This record gives sequence, structure tokens and C-alpha cells, in this order.
Amino acid sequence: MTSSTSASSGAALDAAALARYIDHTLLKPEATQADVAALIAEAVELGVYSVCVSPSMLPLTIPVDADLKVAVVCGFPSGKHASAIKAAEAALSVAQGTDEVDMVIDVGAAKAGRFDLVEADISAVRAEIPAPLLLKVIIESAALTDDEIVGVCRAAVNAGADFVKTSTGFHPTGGATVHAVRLMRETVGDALGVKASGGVRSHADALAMIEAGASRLGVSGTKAVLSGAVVEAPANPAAY
Ligand SMILES: O=C[C@H](O)COP(=O)(O)O
Repeated sequence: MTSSTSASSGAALDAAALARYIDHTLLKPEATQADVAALIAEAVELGVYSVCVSPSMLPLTIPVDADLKVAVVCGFPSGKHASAIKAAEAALSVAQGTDEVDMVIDVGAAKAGRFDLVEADISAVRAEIPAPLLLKVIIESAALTDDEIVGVCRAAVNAGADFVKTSTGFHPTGGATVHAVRLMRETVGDALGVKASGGVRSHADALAMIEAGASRLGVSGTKAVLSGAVVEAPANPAAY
């Protein structure tokens, strides 16, 4: 795959460079250890940045010569877990070798304007993830107003997160949008990374998210996105 494309820098972004933006993701409830082994093999083949899996799939077996990180979700997909439970889940994932934790906020707290509670929730998980390990905060942007997106991003900055991330990919309101990514990037500036996830189904989607300010992409249909093909949305998108 040698397709060249432009990104926010305006420089050409070939498939190999685009792959380094990607967390190759498998979060379906029905995923098996065999599915995860296949995910890892494909991740190595494609040269992506990381694999992103559910915590029960840890520990992962990553080839020793592979430049491949491990990311795991936390409080996923609803975010409606007590902070102590999210913190314990993060601590176990760290003990089992994850490099990054993608936690879900309590979206209801954001809808209520209780960004103090959002910050405390993030801080509780942050306390279990020592540097240089990374904490990414899933804000479920499609369920939030612009003001709520700004408030949650500021809470994530205050709590010491490393990234803000648009979506679980499992919420009925939808996934990443260029508008949300741009607003998140404007809010956090260069202080945090911005991960676009949920519904990134094509090469064009990926480039649009990067142009808007994404520094990481969460993608399940990675091979198609990197090949320039279009990944059709699942027939019955997962929702809860
Ligand atoms: O990053 C996590 C998402 O669940 C991936 O979403 P997707 O399956 O729409 O690519």
C-alpha cells in the first residue's frame, strides 16, 4: 500500500505513516483469545501503533521484535462504574502489561455540568497509571453539547490525562466527528493528544480526522482504511 495523502502538516502521509496513528481495535463482547491473536498478527503486518482490546483479554502475547503497544479500555462502554472500580480495573490492566488505558467518563456527570465529578473520576484512574504509561479519556462526544465537550476536556487536562478520545464506538448517538475533534483540539491545545474513534471507516475519514487535529485514531476496520477501501458500517451496530 503506497497511497500518499496529505495530513494536517500538509506533508505527504503514506499508508505506513498513517498506520502509526492507529490503535487497531477489537472490543466486541464476543471476541475470543483467538480473535485477539489474529488482531495482533494483523497489527504487526500493518505496522500500526497499538492494539486496543478489552481488559479480560490481557495479558497479551506481543512478538518481541514488534514495535506494537497495548491499549485497553476501562469502565467500558458505559462509564457508569464507580471510580474505585475503574481505578481497580486500570491497576489490574497495568499489572498485566498494558501501555495505555482508555477510560470512559460518566457521561451523565458531564450532562449535569458536574465537571468536578468528571475530573475526580479521571484523577482516580490516573493515580493507578504511572508515567510513562498513558491515560486516554473517552468523552462520548456525540452525546455531549459543545460546551460539555469543552468542560470535559478541561477536566481531563486538570486531572493529568494524556489524551482525550471522542467515542466508545458503542453509543447510539454515534462516533467521531470532524467538528468534535476540532473542538477538542482547540480546547486542549498541544497539552494532550486527541484520539478520534468510532465510525472511522475509510481512508478519507482518517485523513479528515487528522486534518481536524487528531493525533491518534481508534479503528477496527484498519486494513480497509489503510488500503483506501471503505469499511461498511456493521449491519447491527453495537449499542447499549
Ligand atoms: O476505538 C474504539 C472503537 O470502538 C472503534 O470503532 P469502529 O469499530 O467504529 O472502528
